[in-house]
Amino acid sequence: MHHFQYQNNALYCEDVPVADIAANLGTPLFIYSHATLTRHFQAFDKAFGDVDHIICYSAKANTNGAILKMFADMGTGLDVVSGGELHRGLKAGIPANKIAYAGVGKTQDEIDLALNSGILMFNVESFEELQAINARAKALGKKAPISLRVNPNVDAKTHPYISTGMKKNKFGIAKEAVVEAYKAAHELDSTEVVGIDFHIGSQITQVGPFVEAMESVKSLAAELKGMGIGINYLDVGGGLGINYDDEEPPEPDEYAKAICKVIADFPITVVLEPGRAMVGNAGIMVTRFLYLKEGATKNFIIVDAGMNDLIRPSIYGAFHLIQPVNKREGDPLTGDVVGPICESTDFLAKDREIGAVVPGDLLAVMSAGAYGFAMSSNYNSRPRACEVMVKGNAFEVIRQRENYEDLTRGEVIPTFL
Ligand SMILES: Cc1ncc(COP(=O)(O)O)c(C=O)c1O
Ligand SMILES: N[C@@H](CCCC[NH3+])C(=O)O
Repeated sequence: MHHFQYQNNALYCEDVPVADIAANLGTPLFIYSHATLTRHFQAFDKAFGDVDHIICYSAKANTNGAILKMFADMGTGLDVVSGGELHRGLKAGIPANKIAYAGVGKTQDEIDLALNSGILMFNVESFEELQAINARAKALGKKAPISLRVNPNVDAKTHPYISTGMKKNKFGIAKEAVVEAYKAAHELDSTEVVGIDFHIGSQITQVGPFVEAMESVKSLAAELKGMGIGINYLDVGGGLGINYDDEEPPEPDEYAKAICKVIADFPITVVLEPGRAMVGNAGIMVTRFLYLKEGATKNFIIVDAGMNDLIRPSIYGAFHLIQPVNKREGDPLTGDVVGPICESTDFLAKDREIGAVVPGDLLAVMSAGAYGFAMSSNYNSRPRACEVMVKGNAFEVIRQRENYEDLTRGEVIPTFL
């Protein structure tokens, strides 16, 4: 059951016509379905129902406080990569002891915040970071719970820019070096080894790479056990892909089965960090078709959302289905769907047929719930879009559209000027 669907040629989110929301709040606009978000959480939770598990939703995919609060109410933890995400998570009511903290460049202030909050674990990405965390824990009179992020050198078979588990990537500790790092961690007096972690990439559409990574960390866990280093948590990262176009990613069930099979004889709590799979298809971006510019070689379908609102097509060549919010009769239009930003990389689609549309029509950019608003910016001094949650026949603004005053907030003219 899809919560974005057409009824009499009008696109609905749950029971609300998308056009009604846009008429009220303007464009560009992000709309999320409460029912889809709930369903995605439940699918993961049920899929891993037979093993001890914690779903640490990956905040980076969508950090809106209302979404974090929804997940907190459902009992999720959080995967964070910055002090800012940690702050947002705590503010939304995620219990600190369900928060895992990854990232290669944790600063002293961030480490202190995490230690003082009492997080579940630091996912440590280098030997140097391990020393830094130990030093801060010692200074604060605490013991830092840590797991080491292993770089298993597995090809996630995804876009190279979002692949993280290969030797050439900056992430994690090479598997050849990780036993030494565990030994060091075990001997440090202000860290406590609690887990193993990996995250091999994002938008992964087959189970093979996950299984390969699992096999590798499982043998590591066994080796560590033999050395008297116990592991409570196995953090399998995120990365499960979604359907944008014609991909057929595994369902959470199939993913869970593949992962759990590897650890069937290994009593351990599985930590999951899904981001995209939780929110990606729970959101759309709505934009208005402003002008049709008939260029020398192609049409430019100029819309009021740009790469500052949704950057994925520009930086990964990512595909997002674009369709009319209200379907009309007529010949379909083909062209580049472009925004108002002064960059040639400012496009939402290239040479795309988007149905019968005329200037003034609304377009829905599908699957925009993950890495949409979260990666948006004020480039070209464009206020950031509004975000809305739909539940049944009701909708509510969960982040107001920025205004021009917001753009200069915090700016100061130095007194010496
Ligand atoms: C450490 C870590 N965990 C989880 C995620 C979430 O990934 P995804 O949105 O692909 O599930 C990411 C992003 O790729 C990540 O870097
Ligand atoms: N931001 C990327 C995914 C990277 C995930 C973060 N490690 C995307 O939009 O697909």
